[in-house]
This record gives sequence, C-alpha cells and structure tokens, in this order.
Amino acid sequence: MPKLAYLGPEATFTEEALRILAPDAEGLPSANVSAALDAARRGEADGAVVPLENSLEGGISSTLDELAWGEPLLITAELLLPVQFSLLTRTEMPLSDVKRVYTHPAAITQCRGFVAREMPDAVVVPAPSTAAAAQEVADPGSPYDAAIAARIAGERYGLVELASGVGDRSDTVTRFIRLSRPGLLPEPTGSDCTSLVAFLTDDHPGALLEMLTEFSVRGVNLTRIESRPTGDGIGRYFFHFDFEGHVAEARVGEAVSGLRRICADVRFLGSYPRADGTAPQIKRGTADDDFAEAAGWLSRIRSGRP
Ligand SMILES: O=C(O)C(=O)Cc1ccccc1
Repeated sequence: MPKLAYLGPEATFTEEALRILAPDAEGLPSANVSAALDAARRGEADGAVVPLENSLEGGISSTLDELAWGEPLLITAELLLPVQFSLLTRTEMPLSDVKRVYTHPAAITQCRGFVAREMPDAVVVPAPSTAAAAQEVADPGSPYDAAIAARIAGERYGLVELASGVGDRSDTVTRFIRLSRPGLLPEPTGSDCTSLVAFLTDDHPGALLEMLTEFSVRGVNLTRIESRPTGDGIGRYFFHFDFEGHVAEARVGEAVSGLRRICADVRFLGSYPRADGTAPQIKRGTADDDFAEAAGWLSRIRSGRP
C-alpha cells in the first residue's frame, strides 16, 4: 500500500483528490504543500498529492514554485475535481455576526462574491488549508468566527454548516497532481500531458516567441503557460508549460529538446495520462511515423543511399 503525503489535515479537498487518485493509499497529512513534497523527497512517503491550479484563478503559486525550485519530483498523474464550499461555524449564528473568516487562499478567491454580498464587513484571513481553517474554528478560543471549507470538514471537526454552495461559480474545477521521486515515466496512453519549466538565457525581443516556436513547428498543442517571477528583479520571469502528448512521442521529444537548446535551463516535470482523456491534436506531418520516415530518409542521404 503506497503512502502519499498530502496537503492536510484530514478533510481537505486534496485528501478527496488523493482518495480518487489512489484509493488504496495510506494518506500522510502535511501542514502545507512544501511539507508534503518534502516528505516525498525524503522518502517518508512514496509520493505526494497537491493542488496545482484551478479554473478560476489559475496556478497555485506555492506548488508552481516548489516544482521549479525544490529538489526535482516527477508528476505521474492528474485529477480534475469540482469543489463545493460551505461556511462553517462553531454554533448557529446570523450571517451578519460573522466578522472573521478563515480559509485557504484558493477558497478566498472562489468565494469572494458571496463574502462581499452576504458578509460585506467580514475580514477573510488566509489559512494553510480549508481543513486547517475548520480545525482552528472548532477551537472555542479561536479568533475566527467561521471557516470556508468542504462540508465533510465541518462534519470531521464538529462545525455547523451555516451556508452551503458559497462558491461564486458551481463549475469551478481544481486540478490536483500526484508526484513521485524521479524514476520511470508512466507509459504513453495516447492521451497524455507533459509539463516542464523553462528559464530564458537572457532577456531579448522575441525570447518568448522563440520558445513558443519550438512547440508550434512540431504541432504540439499547449494547454497551459504561466509566467512566474525568478526573484531576480522586476521583469525577470520563468515559464511553466503544459502541453499535449508524451515525451516518448517524436514531436513532443523534438519540442522538448529544441527548448533545451535555446533555454538556459529546462526542468522536465513529467509525462502522465490526461485526466479528461482527450486525444492530442496531431497536425499533418507531425505523427511518430512522419518523424521516423523523415529520419530514415535523412540517414539514407547522409550515407549516400538516397
Ligand atoms: O485547502 C484545501 O482543502 C485544499 O485542498 C486546497 C484547495 C483549496 C480550495 C480549493 C481547492 C483546493
């Protein structure tokens, strides 16, 4: 039974994701994303499950930066999970009495409209996770009146559900990833995604276009691009890329090695099955057979056997 570290404590959305991604796994709750990933790096767990992005707000910065700067880990699976938020308190109370709310930053952005409409005077404070917020609010000495978390977090920590469905959109989806220490990649399935981070050599006109061209000329469809500051001053960024296909496929391998040639550094984050099962778009001339045929032709030319 694998042991997987996750953003805890019990009853986070990440735990729900873990139960779906790895139903047989033993969960190891961790205080934050870095701690979960460190547990996997140190071998205290076989891997980790953490949130990566959501469809309303984009990437979860702490995860993106850990993947780029921390000891390397490999993404081996992803899951898309719709999440529902509840407003949880120790006792029944009118909404107007809720003055201090505690929850994870991703929930703050996804419930902003509800808070502005129903509790305009409330202050919302960021918590390490939604379940950590629920656990804190359950403490009678807590300075917070309410947590925004999953209904099951309310049940787990003995809170009252003052309101349910407090998210601004019911169709918001969060993307979670499973990671392991570097090793063998998952086999290609025909519906895969590859992730990497790329660092520019220097700042010059067209630098981003040059990177994008490596994908474009091989017909590789990007599914996410996100810039993050390098920390070296305003205007200095590196880039997260997700794209269709597995690095074992010729067009993807060529794009990745093309990037490697023009970037200061490329960190490969993994090729893994796509959660939505969508087959990649393959443009004419970019299938594995096309690359193999052209490579054979080139080698015949080079050896004088056209
Ligand atoms: O805090 C949690 O429960 C998490 O798993 C992170 C999170 C927070 C809000 C939406 C999705 C994931």
